[in-house]
Order: sequence, then structure tokens, then C-alpha cells
Amino acid sequence: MSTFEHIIVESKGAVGIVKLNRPKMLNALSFGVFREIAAAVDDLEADDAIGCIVVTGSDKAFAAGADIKEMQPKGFIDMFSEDFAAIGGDRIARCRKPTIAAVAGYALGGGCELAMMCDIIIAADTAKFGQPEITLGTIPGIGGTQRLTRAIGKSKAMDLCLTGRMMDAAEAERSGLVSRIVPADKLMDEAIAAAEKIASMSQPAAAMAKEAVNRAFETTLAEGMSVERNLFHATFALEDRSEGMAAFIEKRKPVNKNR
Ligand SMILES: CCCCCCCCCCCCC[C@H](O)CC(=O)SCCNC(=O)CCNC(=O)[C@H](O)C(C)(C)COP(=O)(O)OP(=O)(O)OC[C@H]1O[C@@H](n2cnc3c(N)ncnc32)[C@H](O)[C@@H]1OP(=O)(O)O
Repeated sequence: MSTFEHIIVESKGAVGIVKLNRPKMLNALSFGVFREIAAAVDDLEADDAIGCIVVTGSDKAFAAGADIKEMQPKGFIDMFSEDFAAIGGDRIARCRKPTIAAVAGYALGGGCELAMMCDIIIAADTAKFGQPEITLGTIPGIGGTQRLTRAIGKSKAMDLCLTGRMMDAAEAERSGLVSRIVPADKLMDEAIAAAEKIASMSQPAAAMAKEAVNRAFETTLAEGMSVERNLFHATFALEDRSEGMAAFIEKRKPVNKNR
């Protein structure tokens, strides 16, 4: 597996773990960090032993946003020329394997946007989410206005984007941004346990479920129902589906072969 400057990558059984590692800057996100995350996701997605990926930061910050010190001197053409997608900035959002953001402390701006690129957000009770870009004279630029609005609704998304305020873990869970809240000292235990559970399922079935849920997030009901139906039918081509139903009937655990 590649070695990196700004992140730490490890695997625990079938779970890949990507830990942001710029603690002195509260895990501020630069293009270099996004390039490294993309390379790590490439490695983990290519590893058949990995069934789920957890992205996390430090106790104080998942990520406090894009690197303001790096951005401050930039002008329009600098940012316009740096194609965020071309450097793999959204690679985690395009990962076919399920991804979990394990968030403690600050997830602000690009940090909240990175967490929302993941499928599930599990928050420590210390987590704080926000899109404070407006306080810097800019706006969210890697999905904050789009994914946040779809996740929590227009009014609360507008509130966060226009006032720059943060919301704590409880408000984030109430709003639907966060799947569950856990004690800060249990965050990684809980996130890894969830990832292990997901990784124990049929990987093709998990990829199909992820694709179907994402279509509900990204398109119309009619389109989503069509995608769900086609993927549901496709599961009946999986050995894992035949095995899963046989195992239930025979009152035993299924043996998934991921095909
Ligand atoms: C082509 C050029 C590309 C350049 C980089 C592009 C990256 C790729 C992404 C591009 C698109 C990004 C789109 C995104 O939507 C935009 C943003 O995310 S803008 C940033 C939004 N975030 C914020 O505004 C939060 C800023 N931080 C704070 O408000 C506070 O730090 C805090 C989180 C409330 C914590 O406060 P404190 O506990 O008091 O801690 P400090 O403030 O003292 O911070 C400690 C230390 O960390 C440094 N730091 C914190 N946040 C950032 C940051 N976002 N960027 C850089 N550095 C940060 C802070 O300066 C301190 O360092 P020190 O001063 O001690 O050296």
C-alpha cells in the first residue's frame, strides 16, 4: 500500500481506515490531501479483502475545512484551473465500496463536505458540523450547498450556509445529516464495528444497495424506483442471494463468496 504525507492508511481485517493526519492545522484539507485520499481509496477499492472504508480525523477535528492559508493568495483563474474532480477530489464519493465518516470535533466547510461524500456519518458526541465559508467571503465549493440541502432540507442548509453557524451532533442527528451519535471514546470502535458488519455482507449486494440509495439522493422517485427494481432483479443472479436465502431456511449463517 502507498505511503502518504498527510494521511495514515491501515486495514483491520476487512475494514480500510483512512485517518487525516494534519493535527496542527485541524486536518485542513489541501489539494495534496485530497490527492492522497484518492490514492488511498484507489488502493483500498482494488483490495478484494476490503469490504468497507472508514475515514476519520482527530479527537479535535475531523477536518476544519479547506486550507485557508493555501487558498488565501489564490485568484479566480488559480481555482478555476485547478479541476477538483480531475485530481480525484471527489474520489471517495465515487467509491463503489461502502464508506463511513467517523467524525469527532470539527467537520467544517470542506471537512463537512468530505464527510458528506461518505455514505454514512457516525458522529462522536463532540462533533460539530458547519459550512462557514460565508464568513470568509466565499461559499461551499465541493458539494456543501448540494449534499447538505438534500440531507437536511433547504431551510436548515440555508441557515448554516448564510449564518456560518455550527450545529452540534444532536442537531446533526435530528436533521438527518448523521446516522448515529456515540460517546467520543467509542467512536472508532463503533465505526469499525459497523464497517465490519457491512463488510460481512455480500460485497456485490452491498454495492447494489449503495447505488440504489444514492439514486434516491440524486434523482427523481420514478428514476430511483426503476434503478432499484433493476438492481433488485440483478441480485437474483448472485450466488450470494441464493446462499443467503438458503442459509435462512436452513437456520445457519450464509457463506458469502462475493459473486
Ligand atoms: C488551487 C489552490 C487550492 C488550495 C486548497 C484547496 C483545497 C481543496 C478544496 C477546494 C474547495 C474547498 C471548498 C470548501 O467549501 C471551502 C472551505 O472549506 S473554506 C474553510 C472553511 N472552514 C473554516 O472556516 C473553519 C476555520 N477554522 C476555525 O474557524 C477555527 O480554527 C476552529 C475550527 C473554530 C477552531 O478554533 P480554535 O480551537 O481556536 O483553533 P485555531 O483557530 O487556533 O486553529 C488551530 C490551528 O489550525 C489552523 N486552522 C484551523 N482551520 C484551518 C483551515 N481551514 N485552514 C488552515 N488552517 C486552519 C489555525 O490557523 C491554527 O493554526 P496556527 O494559527 O496555530 O498556525
